[in-house]
Amino acid sequence: MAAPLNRFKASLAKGERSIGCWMGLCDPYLAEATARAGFDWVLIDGEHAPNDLAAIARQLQVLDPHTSPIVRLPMGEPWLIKQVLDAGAQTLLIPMVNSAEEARALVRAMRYPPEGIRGMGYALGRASHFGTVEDYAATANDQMCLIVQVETRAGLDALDDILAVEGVDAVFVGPADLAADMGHTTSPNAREMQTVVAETLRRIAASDKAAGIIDFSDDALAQHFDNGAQFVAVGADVVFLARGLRALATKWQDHIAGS
Ligand SMILES: O=C(O)C(=O)C[C@H](O)[C@@H](O)CO
Repeated sequence: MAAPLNRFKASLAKGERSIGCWMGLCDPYLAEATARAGFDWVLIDGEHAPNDLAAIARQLQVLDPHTSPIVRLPMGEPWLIKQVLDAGAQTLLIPMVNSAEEARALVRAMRYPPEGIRGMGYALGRASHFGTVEDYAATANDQMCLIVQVETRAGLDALDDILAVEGVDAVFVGPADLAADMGHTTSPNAREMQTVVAETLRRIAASDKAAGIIDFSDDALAQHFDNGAQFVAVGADVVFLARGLRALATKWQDHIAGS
C-alpha cells in the first residue's frame, strides 16, 4: 500500500481552481464543522493561531475525507516539519520565504533521503497509518506538497529564483505582511499594494507553480482569481465567528436600548 494520495497536490497539478478556509479556532470539533461546509481545503494556522503540534494532529484526524488539509507552520524549521509530517500533514504552507536557498532547504526537509533529510520515524506516525502503509517510505515523497509564502520585498526580489526551485508546488502571497514590509502596515489595500499583488499573482501563474492568496473582500477575491490565483482562502473561521457575533450582539443591544 502506497502513501495516501494528496488530493490538493493533484488538484494543483491539474490546474484546478479551489477555495479554502483559514482555521484558527484550534479545536477538532469546530474543524470538522468547517471541513463539512464545502471548502476544497482548509488551512490549520500554526503561525498566527495557538495551534501547537498536538492541536494540529487532533484537527488532522477529523478533516479527511471531507476536505484537504494544509498546515501552516510558524517557520520552516526541519524539526517542526518532521513532526507535523509524521502526524499526517502532506501539504505545508511555510511563511516568510525570502530566497531560493530557503525554498530548496524546505524541499529537502519534506523528503526522505536521498532527495532530502526527513527523519525516518513514520512507523510511530499517523502519516503511515501507524505502520500499516507498508510502502510509505518509498512513496511518501511524491505526495509532499510545498507552498512557500512570499510576503516581503526580499521575497519579491527573489521570486523568479524561487519559482525555479524543483519541489516547490505553489507560491502563496501574504498580502498583510507584504504590505507592512512595503510601508503600508495600516493600509494593506493601498493602490500600490493592489498593483503589486496583481502583478505578483500574474508572475506566479505564468510559471509552473500555482498561485495562492487570502482575502476577506469579495471584490478583491474576484480580482485575485482574474489575476491568476488558483487556490484562494475566502475566509477564516475566527474572523467569520467574531464578526458575526459582534453584529448579533449590536443588533439586539440596539433593540433593547430602544425598547
Ligand atoms: O501576510 C498575510 O496576509 C498572511 O500571511 C495571511 C495572514 O497571516 C492571515 O492571518 C490572514 O490575515
